Amino acid sequence: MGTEILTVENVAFRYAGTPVLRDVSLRVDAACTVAVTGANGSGKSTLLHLLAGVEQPAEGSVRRRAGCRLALLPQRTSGIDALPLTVAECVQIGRFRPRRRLDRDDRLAVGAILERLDLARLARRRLRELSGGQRQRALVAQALVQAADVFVLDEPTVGLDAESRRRVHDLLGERARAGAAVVYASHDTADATLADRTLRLPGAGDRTVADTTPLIRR
Ligand SMILES: Nc1ncnc2c1ncn2[C@@H]1O[C@H](COP(=O)(O)OP(=O)(O)OP(=O)(O)O)[C@@H](O)[C@H]1O
Repeated sequence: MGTEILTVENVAFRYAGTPVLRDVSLRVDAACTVAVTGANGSGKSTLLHLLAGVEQPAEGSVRRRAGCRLALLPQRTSGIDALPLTVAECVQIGRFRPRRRLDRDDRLAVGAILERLDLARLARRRLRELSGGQRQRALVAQALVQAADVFVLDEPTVGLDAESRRRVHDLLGERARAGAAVVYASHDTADATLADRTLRLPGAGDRTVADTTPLIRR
């Protein structure tokens, strides 16, 4: 059994009293990839927000290993377009540390991920001038360049072509093999089967929360 990084136990969540998640349990170990799947509105983004600490559960608990560094790629990222950032600057933000300049390791990490996601030739382009898929690759790069113990990624491959999806999944696998925990949301069955484990959230019309029990390993 691997090292536990994130543990979700019997979580319920409601938006203004409307239930979204009910009795969800999930354990995420180091060196493991987990796909969260389910229909539109089933609560995938909400669960990822709970994992990242952006939202708090109404019931149950979400625990992160002490000192764990978490990188989050949210689904809604339009705010960043208000800034006049280039692709390179967008990715450099992933290596930001207060009161420290980027060092050689940071620059190498940024250069490497730009290459891996076929962004090097776009490095000086403004983020808001890119195509949807190019922009998504830049935001995935910003998340994956981080020195994180756990990567929480909401629909990382949305809008990407087959080659770009393959590149992203190669990187997710590499981050896990290097010891990180990786959790990503996807509606795409092919995407989800690439993960070590899958958590399927039931749709709004379903009466029970399905398929969560096998994900708790004690
Ligand atoms: N800020 C919010 N306030 C109120 N309700 C919300 C809010 N965010 C999401 N919801 C509702 O919570 C439910 C779950 O939304 P969520 O975004 O977690 O689903 P999802 O599985 O990620 O959906 P999708 O596949 O469309 O991205 C939906 O019914 C949605 O309408």
